[in-house]
Amino acid sequence: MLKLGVPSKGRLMEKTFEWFGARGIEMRRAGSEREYSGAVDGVEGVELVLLSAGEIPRELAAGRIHLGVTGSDLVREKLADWPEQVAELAAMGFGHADLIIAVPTAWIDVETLDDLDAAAAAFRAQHGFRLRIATKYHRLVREYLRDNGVADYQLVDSQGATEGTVKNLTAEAIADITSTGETLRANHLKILQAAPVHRSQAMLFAARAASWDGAPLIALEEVLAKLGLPLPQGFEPEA
Ligand SMILES: Nc1ncnc2c1ncn2[C@@H]1O[C@H](COP(=O)(O)OP(=O)(O)OP(=O)(O)O)[C@@H](O)[C@H]1O
Ligand SMILES: O=P(O)(O)OC[C@H]1O[C@H](OP(=O)(O)OP(=O)(O)O)[C@H](O)[C@@H]1O
Repeated sequence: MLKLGVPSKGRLMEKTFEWFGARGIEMRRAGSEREYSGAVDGVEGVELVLLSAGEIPRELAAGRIHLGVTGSDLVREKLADWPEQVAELAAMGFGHADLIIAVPTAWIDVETLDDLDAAAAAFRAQHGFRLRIATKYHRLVREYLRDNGVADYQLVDSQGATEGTVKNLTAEAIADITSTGETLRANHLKILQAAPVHRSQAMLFAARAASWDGAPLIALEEVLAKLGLPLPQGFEPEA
């Protein structure tokens, strides 16, 4: 069987079911709402595996699922060399969100990354420790700040409710996903005037490490035909 990993809850799950459904591939949960497996109608030989969106990158990298739907942000954050691990088959057009850096609205002289760098240096001189940026996107934020010449900061880990860390005095700034901006506004934070760290959306990925020989590859070809997509490079059957 070809194993297809999809998010197990929320909007991402619903939109994924709709997206495949609109293309002739119907997904349904097996048994109860709480059972994390499912069936697929419209193509042969595909098994549904419901997983946390955050775990799908790792499951793809390990080859435990053949295909997976998750945010492009999560794949880039969790897999250092992601293009070696997965192929991007399709951008799905939902789950849009920007990974951004935000500072307190009250910091009127901090608008750009250069301002942040200056504020970070001043912060360290004044407080004797580095300005703290709370995030769960350590890899992406570190690369972005390095590329943009911001040096005097430290990342502090925040796995949720990240916008609250500034009020709670565990960080001075944050890096998190935003779509409407409401959570930032409610927490008196403003986005720095700079390109986002990453523009994310839900994508369909294929695992390079999965075992594709035989039935899974035949199922993949059938899925791709329904989706109107070509076979990605590196997935051709062995001659
Ligand atoms: N407000 C938002 N609007 C749009 N997309 C969002 C928003 N928040 C998160 N996302 C996207 O949804 C995806 C899943 O995020 P989330 O952090 O909720 O997953 P998760 O924590 O792994 O889920 P789980 O709680 O099952 O572990 C990410 O790709 C993220 O970019
Ligand atoms: O710009 P907005 O529309 O306000 O959305 C942004 C919020 O959505 C996400 O949180 P989520 O609900 O996934 O919870 P978590 O980050 O606390 O896990 C994100 O982490 C922000 O907190």
